Amino acid sequence: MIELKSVNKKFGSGNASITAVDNVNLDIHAGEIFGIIGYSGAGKSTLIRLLNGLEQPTSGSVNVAGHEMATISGKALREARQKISMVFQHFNLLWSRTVKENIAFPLEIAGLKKDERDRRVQELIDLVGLNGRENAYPSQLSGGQKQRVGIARALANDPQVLLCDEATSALDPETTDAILDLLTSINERLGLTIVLITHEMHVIRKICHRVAVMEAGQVVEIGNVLDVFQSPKAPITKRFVSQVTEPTGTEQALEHLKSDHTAGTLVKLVFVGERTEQPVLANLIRTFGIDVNIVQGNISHTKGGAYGTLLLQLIGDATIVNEAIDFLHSEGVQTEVIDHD
Ligand SMILES: Nc1ncnc2c1ncn2[C@@H]1O[C@H](COP(=O)(O)OP(=O)(O)OP(=O)(O)O)[C@@H](O)[C@H]1O
Repeated sequence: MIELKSVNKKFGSGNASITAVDNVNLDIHAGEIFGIIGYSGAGKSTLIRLLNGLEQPTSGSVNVAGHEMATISGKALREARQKISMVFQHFNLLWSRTVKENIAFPLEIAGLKKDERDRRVQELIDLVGLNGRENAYPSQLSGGQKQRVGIARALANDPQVLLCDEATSALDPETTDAILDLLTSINERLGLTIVLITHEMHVIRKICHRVAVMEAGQVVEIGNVLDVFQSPKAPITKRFVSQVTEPTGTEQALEHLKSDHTAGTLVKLVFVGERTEQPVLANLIRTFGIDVNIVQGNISHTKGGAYGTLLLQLIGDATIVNEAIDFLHSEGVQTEVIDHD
């Protein structure tokens, strides 16, 4: 659905030039929710603007739904853009128009007759759950309701691709989750391809199938969300993953744990997907006869399944503890020794 080949985007020239997007290759499939995560300045906004033709690449090719965005202009670009819609962080609504009139706006531009427009607006209001708020003005709406209008307006002309630019960054956590649920249900019901950019791993974890991590204009890591959670490779990816998998202050907590749990061996287990750690732990205790204390644990749910970590204190004869750790490895549980007594 979307194919980027060796895409570069530079701003300015000579010594003052900035490479905002640096040799990016991406293949985004039809019907998937694809997340692009990075810190401020990583090049996410520039990349998304290349996807809807608001920026032209310095070199490389950007193909979206069969349109070569790097080379088209005028009428062809306007037509292509009707199939590539965008949802914005700050909603970008028309403040003098009601909910209904905001959603009708792109339909007016597309030249739909009034009765067709009214019918389509009603469908969209039902789809995004704004019934009863049709005649309200944006200033009378909550942030979540404003974003629902933004999403309805973006869907008005039946796009093939929906681009979301930090669509939930201005919302509180509960409203964020409600909007992410709405995007998931739209993806499932309409089969729409969604590309979203964010700096929050929570957003990636909750709704994306795959993720690309950007740093200094480059895609430094790409993969299925669950795989990336399970074994992040780039240091920046590890930082993003720890945003959601490790409770705040984990580093300090670990230091405390090391000094508090002087007896035994502290190990961190990582478990993924449907396989739960429970039978493995029960077996471990039964087979090796060692004491196992659960020190800390958490679990995250991604679109591809569950992912969790468990911190255990193993107490017993050192040789047997080592055998127990080997057993965990042999059972396919990722195990890391944090501290020995
Ligand atoms: N029009 C422009 N002219 C000059 N430099 C630009 C322009 N747009 C972006 N840049 C620069 O390109 C780099 C990438 O910016 P970009 O906005 O794409 O990053 P981002 O990851 O979206 O960050 P943010 O979330 O802060 O917008 C930055 O160094 C930025 O200053």
